[in-house]
Amino acid sequence: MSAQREMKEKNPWHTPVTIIITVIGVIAIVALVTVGVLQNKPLLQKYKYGIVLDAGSSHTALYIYEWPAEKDNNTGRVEQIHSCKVKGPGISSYASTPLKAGESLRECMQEAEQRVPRKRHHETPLYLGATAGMRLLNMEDSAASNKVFQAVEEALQKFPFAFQGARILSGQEEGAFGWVTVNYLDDRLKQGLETTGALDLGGASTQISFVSDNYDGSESPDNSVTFRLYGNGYNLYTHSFLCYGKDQALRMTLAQQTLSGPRTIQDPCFHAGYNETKNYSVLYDSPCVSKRKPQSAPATFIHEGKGNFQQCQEIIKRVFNFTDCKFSQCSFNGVFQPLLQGPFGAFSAYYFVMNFLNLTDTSIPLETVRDKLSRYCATPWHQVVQQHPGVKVKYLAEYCFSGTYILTLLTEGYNFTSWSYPKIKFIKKIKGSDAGWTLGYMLNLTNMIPAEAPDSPPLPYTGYVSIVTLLAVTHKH
Ligand SMILES: Nc1ncnc2c1ncn2[C@@H]1O[C@H](COP(=O)(O)OP(=O)(O)O)[C@@H](O)[C@H]1O
Ligand SMILES: [Ca+2]
Repeated sequence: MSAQREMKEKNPWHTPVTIIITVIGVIAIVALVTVGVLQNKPLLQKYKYGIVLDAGSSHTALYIYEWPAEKDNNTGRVEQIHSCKVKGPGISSYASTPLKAGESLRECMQEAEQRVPRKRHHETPLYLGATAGMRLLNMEDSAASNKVFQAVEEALQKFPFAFQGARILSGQEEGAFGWVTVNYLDDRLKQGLETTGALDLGGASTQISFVSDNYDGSESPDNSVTFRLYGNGYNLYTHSFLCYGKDQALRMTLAQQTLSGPRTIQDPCFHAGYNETKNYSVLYDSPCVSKRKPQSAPATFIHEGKGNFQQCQEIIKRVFNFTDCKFSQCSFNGVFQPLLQGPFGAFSAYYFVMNFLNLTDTSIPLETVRDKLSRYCATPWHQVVQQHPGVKVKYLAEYCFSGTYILTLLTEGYNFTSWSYPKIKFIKKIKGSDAGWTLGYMLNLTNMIPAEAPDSPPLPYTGYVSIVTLLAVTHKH
């Protein structure tokens, strides 16, 4: 007993000095943890942002992307949080009033200012990429296209974001970034899974991009893009057909029917009862058709529909050239295409049109799809208008043509068969983000997809704090 008491009396815990040291120690730990948290200030501002404007031939759309600030290099973490459709036509339509192209973007840009937290504005990259509409304007009148870009850049610089410039994407870039977007959102890149091909249908051009195992890119270097992403190498086949977007394809199909400059044409791709007076000069005002303008034509022609799918498909086929091919195999117009492979995602106008026609389900046999479209095309125009009161008449008039064009492009152009057609999925969004080139473009320009696989996942926030605490405690003892 006495020995025990002696020990208790000598216990150093009971001296005032050790109490003070302990108190100081505790304060030191608290201070260390606080400093640790405060020095990781970005952790409190959890997200970063990026903005891309897609200046398409028919319209411009703005997309805002968001990702966790600490995980820039992690796949599948960038998400679209907002999109805004710019009112009015695409920027290439403002060739004669360039300032208005800039002004048209203001409303969506103001929305972006509201959506991105103010503290992040100055570090948020802002890109504008223009596609086939501006490619065509640039071919036709490069001075006008430069003025449009100048006006658009001046307008965008007025906003507080980190503006990174406005430019025309090449067809390869448009195709390749669409493919990156689809595969990034599907989480296929990081995991090294089989990739999905991308089919993009615009108004003025259309893109096809896919990986074909038995193709190394050597037969047609213009059509190949190589990537190293997360430690995996990809050899992508891609091609963009200028003038084969659905609006320009319609022009080419109409041009073909008006070569002799007639007063009236009976168009199988439009519904019976459809009857509109159109301007020859407007129809031929595009590099896709300008060379074919009839020598002597009246100012206008009457565009009448007769609603015949078979005949429509016949005249659409004539805008494709299937004869000249200097490669082992071609899609059309002498363009090389390797053997189709893998699943495909078809987006943009592919989706809008097939969704309107209730034909997004590709498990429906191709023959049945043709029958359904044939019946739709045969529906009289007044009935079509009655059945779809909410749909824009311009779009409504063109769905028979557009649907027929899509089937012709896929089967005759790219060589999809009844066997491979079910491998196509008509999609608008993947996990909340729109399918299209914009996300892939931003991921590339911000270096957000590393060439090599990341070594190990970064420590989560709570893990970091507990390690700081642990270090502080062990240090004291
Ligand atoms: N609801 C819709 N129904 C039918 N077509 C649509 C709809 N919304 C957009 N589109 C069409 O989608 C196409 C989009 O092309 P766009 O991206 O502007 O051109 P490009 O990619 O060739 O520069 C246009 O043909 C446009 O008319
Ligand atoms: Ca587009």
